[in-house]
Order: sequence, then C-alpha cells, then structure tokens
Amino acid sequence: MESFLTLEAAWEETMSRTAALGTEEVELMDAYGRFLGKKVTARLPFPAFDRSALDGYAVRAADLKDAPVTLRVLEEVGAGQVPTQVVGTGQATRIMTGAPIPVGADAIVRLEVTERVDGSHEAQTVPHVRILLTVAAGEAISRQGEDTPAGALLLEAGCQIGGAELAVLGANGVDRVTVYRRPRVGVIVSGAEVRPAGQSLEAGQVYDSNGPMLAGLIREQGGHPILYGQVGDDLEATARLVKKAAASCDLLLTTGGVSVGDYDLMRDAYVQAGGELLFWKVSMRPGTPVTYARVGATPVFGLSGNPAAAFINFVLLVQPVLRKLAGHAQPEHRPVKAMLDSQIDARVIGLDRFLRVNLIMQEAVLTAVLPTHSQKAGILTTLPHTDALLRIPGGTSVQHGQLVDVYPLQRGVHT
Ligand SMILES: Nc1nc2c(c(=O)[nH]1)N[C@H]1C(S)=C(S)[C@@H](COP(=O)(O)OP(=O)(O)OC[C@H]3O[C@@H](n4cnc5c(N)ncnc54)[C@H](O)[C@@H]3O)O[C@H]1N2
Ligand code: MOO
Repeated sequence: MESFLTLEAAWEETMSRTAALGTEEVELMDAYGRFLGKKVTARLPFPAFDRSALDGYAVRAADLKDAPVTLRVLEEVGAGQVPTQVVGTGQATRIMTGAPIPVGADAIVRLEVTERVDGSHEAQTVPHVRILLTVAAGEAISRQGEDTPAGALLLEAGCQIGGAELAVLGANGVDRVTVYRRPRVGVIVSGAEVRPAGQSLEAGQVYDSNGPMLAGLIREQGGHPILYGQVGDDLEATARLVKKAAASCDLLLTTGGVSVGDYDLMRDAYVQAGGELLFWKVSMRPGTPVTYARVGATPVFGLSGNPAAAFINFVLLVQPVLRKLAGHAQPEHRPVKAMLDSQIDARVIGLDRFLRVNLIMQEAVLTAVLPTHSQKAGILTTLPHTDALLRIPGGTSVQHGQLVDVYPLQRGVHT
C-alpha cells in the first residue's frame, strides 16, 4: 500500500522551513505589488490643518440664527492660500474646498444657499453676501487629524501595496518605502516532448504551457520568475541545471518527471545536484506525485507535468511558501465554506480530490458550481474560468446541498 503525505503535513513541512526574505528600500512608485517590510506610522496629522469641505463662505454659526442675514465679505481664500483676516461678528470669508479655515469662523455655508449682494450702496464698494439658511457650528469643516493623528499606525508590515496603500503613503509624503525583497523563483520545464512556442511541432510533441503558466502565477504572488528553459530526459543535464538554478534562486520549481515512468528522473536529478529529498507524493489529486526537496539552502518543488496538476500543485503548495518568502502577513490558505450544487463521490480514490469550481451567490448563499467540463489533470482550458478549488477529503463523498471547503484562487495581476 502506497503512503501519501496529507496536505496539512506537507504545509507543515514546507512552511516551517520558510522565512521571509530580507528587506530593501524602494521609491514609492516602485513599491506597487510589494509587501511592506515594516509598519508605517503617520509623520503628519491628516488632514494637516482644519480645512473647508465645500466651496462657500466661512462664517460664525451664531451670526446666522436669524437667517436670512447679510454678512460683509473680508477676503477670498483658495486651496493652497492662507487666510489673513480674522472673521468677526457680521463677517464672512469666501472660501474654496480644501482651503484653511480662517480664525474666528466656525462653520462653512455652501455657495448654493447664498446670494451675492450688490444692490446696496455699501455693497458697491465692499462685497457682501446674503446667507439664506442657518448652519450648525462645525458644519463642513474637516478637522486637523480627523483621518489620522500624527503617529497613528497607517499600514502594518506584511500588507501588499496596491492603489489604496499608495494613496495612504502618498498623502503622508512618504517617498521611500521598506519592502521585502522580491523572491527570485526559477522555473525548469522537463520532458523531451515539450517544445517552446515558435517552433514547429513534430509527431508526439506538445508546446510548453507550464513555463508560461508558472511565470504568470509567480508574478501574481509577488515573485520574480526566472525561466531556465526546458531540459530533455537526461539526468546529467537536468542535475546540472537544477544545481545552477538553485544556486541563484530563492525558490526553484520544476515540472514533469516526478511520476514512476522510465523517464521520470527529477528526484534523481535533485539528489545528483546535491539535494535532499523531503517528500514525494501528497494526498491530492490531481498533482499526487509532487515532490519537495532542498538543493543547498533553496527549496525546490517538483510539480507534475500535467498542466492542470501543476497549476493545482502551485496553488496549494507553492503559493503559501512564495507568499511567506515575499513577506505576506497571511501566507496560508484560508478555505471558505460553500454549498455544493452537485453530488461527488471521491471514495474510490482514497486521496483528497481538488475540483475546479465556479463560485456564485445563490439566494445569498455562496455556492460551488461544478463546470460540465472534464476535471482531468491534462485539461487546462477550464483554468481561466476557475474561481476556486473544491476539496473533497479522501474516502468521502459529498452530497448536493452540503457545505464544503473551497480554496479561492488569488489572482491579482502584478507587474
Ligand atoms: N504508472 C503510473 N503512471 C502515472 C502515475 C502513476 O501513479 N502511476 N501518475 C500519473 C499522474 S497522477 C500524473 S500527474 C502524471 C505525472 O507525471 P509527471 O509529473 O512525471 O509528468 P510527465 O510524465 O513529464 O508529463 C505528464 C503530461 O504532461 C505533459 N507535459 C509535461 N510538461 C509539459 C509542459 N511543460 N507543457 C505542457 N504539457 C506538458 C506531458 O507531455 C504529459 O502528457 O503521471 C501519471 N502517470
Ligand atoms: O495526480 Mo495526477 O496529477 O492526477 O494527474
């Protein structure tokens, strides 16, 4: 009877051997997609000064209690300008959105409820405004520090920097950011039948889909892919390339050659490259023959050659390791419960099965829908439409309407 490591044991083995890489400082605009290396606190209060939230007039609210009233206009203050006059009783300052509040004023009246006064004798020389409605004190004033006071925690270490985080950093005038180093992830594709795009195919050959797929998946998880091309079924050449790639990468992935066929030499190649085999075969289908080793200090995953199996190996096993190396605060998978819309029997295989599913909301319930297409490990056109992997524990069957664990795919696009 063959023995298979549980997925949980494989996570324990791989994650306990993984630590975040070191940090480096980059310019704000180069921080996109990276993971913050240390927490960022506010240098300044935000907003930095009391400012108007509307175009209108800065007034003393008490002056308006018998509105309509007419006030004398002292000056006009735009955003970026500084008021020079104190607003006294019976006075107002014309103000624009974002401009600092003049001393003496305690509310802003929106322009739409005011009328310029130019009929009276005095108004021909000194501008006046008629305010039609009352306002409460504090109306339309954004207070200094109301978003964040100086010293407040803005972003935690380990958060991924996207547009929202860049806004927070930008508002604080942060120009350089400490981020985790981007993991260098090597990819070696094996198989004498595998050809790169652009060449013509001979009988029995296939185009390489694993290399491009892994390059994309690595980038989606914040890594920097390094493609070492393709090796045939030659032990010496494979071992040499594995050794060379492992020496200059933080993580190495190979595809193919991990099953029991005559040409499945990847495990031997790791050993010949000086590596140590840590596990082979995990209780997961597709992707059962996945292999984990160390060559020097570099972790190496031997993924299945079958494209969908390699995809599922990557998502379930490589992704958490890559995210941990990249500094992600929450690298592990967090499965969610979904209701199953069909009946599936996995008892016969005894291994945990992972099915590509769509997630939809059905009567306010998250529901896993099984596409009609085949779930075979060599079928790959379903991948772009897959929302999540549904897990059926080995030896069980799941019924229509039952709650099941699904692992949503994390498909952020990064450069
Ligand atoms: N007797 C047994 N045979 C197989 C077993 C088994 O337990 N006993 N396991 C099967 C399972 S499950 C899988 S998965 C595959 C895994 O095989 P390998 O990881 O060794 O992969 P290969 O044999 O090299 O290739 C499998 C398949 O995928 C195609 N391929 C490979 N690389 C690429 C690539 N870069 N781009 C596109 N397609 C690729 C390759 O041509 C094969 O068709 O083993 C089963 N057999
Ligand atoms: O485990 Mo294999 O990946 O089923 O096809």
